[in-house]
Amino acid sequence: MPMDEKLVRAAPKALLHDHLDGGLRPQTVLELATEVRHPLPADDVESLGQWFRDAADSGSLERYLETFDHTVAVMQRADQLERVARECVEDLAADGVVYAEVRWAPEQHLAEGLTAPEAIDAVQGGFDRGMAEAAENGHPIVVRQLLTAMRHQARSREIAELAVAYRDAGVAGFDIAGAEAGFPPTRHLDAFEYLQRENAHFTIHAGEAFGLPSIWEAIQWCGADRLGHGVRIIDDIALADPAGPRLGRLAAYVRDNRIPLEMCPTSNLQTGAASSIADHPIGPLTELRFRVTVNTDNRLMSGTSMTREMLLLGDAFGYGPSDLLWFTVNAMKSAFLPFDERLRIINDVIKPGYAALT
Ligand SMILES: O=c1[nH]cnc2c1ncn2[C@@H]1O[C@H](CO)[C@@H](O)[C@H]1O
Ligand SMILES: [Zn+2]
Repeated sequence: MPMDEKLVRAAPKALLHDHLDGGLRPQTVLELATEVRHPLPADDVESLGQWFRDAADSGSLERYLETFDHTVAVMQRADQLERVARECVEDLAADGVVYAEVRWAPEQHLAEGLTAPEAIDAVQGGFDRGMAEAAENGHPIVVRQLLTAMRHQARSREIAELAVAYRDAGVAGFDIAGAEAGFPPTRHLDAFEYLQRENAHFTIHAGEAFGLPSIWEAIQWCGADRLGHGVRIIDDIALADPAGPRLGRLAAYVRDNRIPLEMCPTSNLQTGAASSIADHPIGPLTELRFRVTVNTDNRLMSGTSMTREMLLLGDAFGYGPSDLLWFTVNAMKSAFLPFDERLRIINDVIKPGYAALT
């Protein structure tokens, strides 16, 4: 059954990989920047949205990341963080997302004097308000924070400690992000070992701009629960083998252990990690039954949404509602939420939601 936009939007969706500072509304960037006199590369909503999409469409992760200067600049005060967080929840709920983990790097939001705990509280305040409003509007959604440490900096242990301190106050886990080449995850081994000793959850951006060694380190040295992107795992699979696809040891380990892949198709086209949706490794990885999940990464820079990502995949690979349900249940099974809460969302929200569609 082909999928149209209305159906995909109405279908309950779960999102594990979305950056708070990559999902602002262009209008909000404009308003906040005017207020603090931050110079922007465009001065109306339309051209600013276009600028973000074009500038991020560079084929290089490093250049893609430069666009965040303009969003991070307007997220330095508690009221700004709270607004951006609340609007994020509103936008996700309107897109039919019922569960989301939204990540951001506290260390990037302290330039105007906020402490990291104040920044975390501000984001949580926005999420709480957003969730309450969404429930009132008949679109209930559960949103959790993931705290990110920047891989080129040296604050990962401190951020990991904050993730543990706030684990019962809205923070579900930890992540590292930023330019991948030259900054292997083992640079932050201390943070990951600490999290493991604390029985805490973490994901690592790996196998996006850099290949298999980064995925191998993330899993076998650092103990990542999930992989941010992980697209390059395809390099360990001989797809053209006459006897059928043949998995190398690392790919087999990832599949055997059901390690979740947080795939972000449009973002990967922009950073050059894949050349087209039809050529994106998500196709064969789904066919080989890896634990694939579909994500937005940065809704502003990619001009995207969960609905749009699912529709693009539907067009490229012929996926229908049953595939959408499979991606969604995969994401819920991989969420950093307690098991009973995951089960409740799958059984009480997702399954009935899909049953009502068809
Ligand atoms: O796809 C990505 N790969 C690596 N780093 C990223 C990606 N998207 C965003 N960020 C980085 O994560 C920070 C915290 O949210 C952002 O400021 C950006 O620098
Ligand atoms: Zn990301």
